[in-house]
Amino acid sequence: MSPDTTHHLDTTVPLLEIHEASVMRGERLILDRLSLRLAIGQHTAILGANGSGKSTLIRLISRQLYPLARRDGAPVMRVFGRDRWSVSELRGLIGIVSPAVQLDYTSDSPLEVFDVVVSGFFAARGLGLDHQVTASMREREHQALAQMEASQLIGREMASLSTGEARRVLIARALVHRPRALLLDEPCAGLDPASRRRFLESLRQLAHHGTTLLLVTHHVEEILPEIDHVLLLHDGKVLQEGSKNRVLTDEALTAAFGMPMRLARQGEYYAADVG
Ligand SMILES: Nc1ncnc2c1ncn2[C@@H]1O[C@H](COP(=O)(O)OP(=O)(O)OP(=O)(O)O)[C@@H](O)[C@H]1O
Repeated sequence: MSPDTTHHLDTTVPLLEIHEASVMRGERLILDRLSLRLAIGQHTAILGANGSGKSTLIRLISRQLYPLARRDGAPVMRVFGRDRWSVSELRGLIGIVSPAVQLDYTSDSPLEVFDVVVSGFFAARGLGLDHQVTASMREREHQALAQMEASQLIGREMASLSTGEARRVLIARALVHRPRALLLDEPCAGLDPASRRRFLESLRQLAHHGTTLLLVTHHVEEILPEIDHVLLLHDGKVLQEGSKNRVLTDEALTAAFGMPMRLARQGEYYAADVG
């Protein structure tokens, strides 16, 4: 995206505002009048069981799916108060990293880490002959990789990386734009408990340095101390929303996951068990 676009952002309005979004997939209503308001710096977790509509919500935000038009004609989604953005402008404002993106980068054709990250500037999967990489792009890329503690991976092929390493690289790719927000879908999928904690600590650093985090997950364990706002999604609807101390209870998790759940505090984090 061009620097001009971010220049004219109205940062007094919410970074993301979804107002009564209903989304159909096939014949089914998958999101049912879902509303969400995300202010700058309001780190948020969207927690829900399999099939609750999380991926559909992400696809709505990334404009891969469209909501039903509202009767009153009002826009369903606004980013910084505006409803009309090109997909590439949006990508520069809200970086998205999901398992689907990761699969795309780690399977088949060989791609080298540095090329993958810098290609973020061109919204391309890798570098092409027509991509002019400038010195400032390279500098920004080094910063983004350092932010994700992934500088040592330069030179490696994506397909050779562990799940956690590849995810760090893809977040660095999203960070080259200095997005205002990062939307992370199942950020810890495939990570062992120690890698998960190290990875979450890197995300905490991003949160401290001005990136608003929106985490979409099944796991309360991934709710970082910096995240205070939690939205529980159930069957395409918001079951509860508010500060985590209020929303995260045995009763609410039991309702969200459809099975008795017990919640425990673990220092600044949470854990949950069935039973
Ligand atoms: N193309 C489709 N046609 C019909 N139903 C669909 C389609 N895609 C998804 N669904 C249904 O929509 C519901 C929500 O799916 P979605 O993938 O958004 O959930 P999710 O919360 O991301 O689940 P998971 O955690 O398992 O990835 C599910 O019941 C799913 O079967």
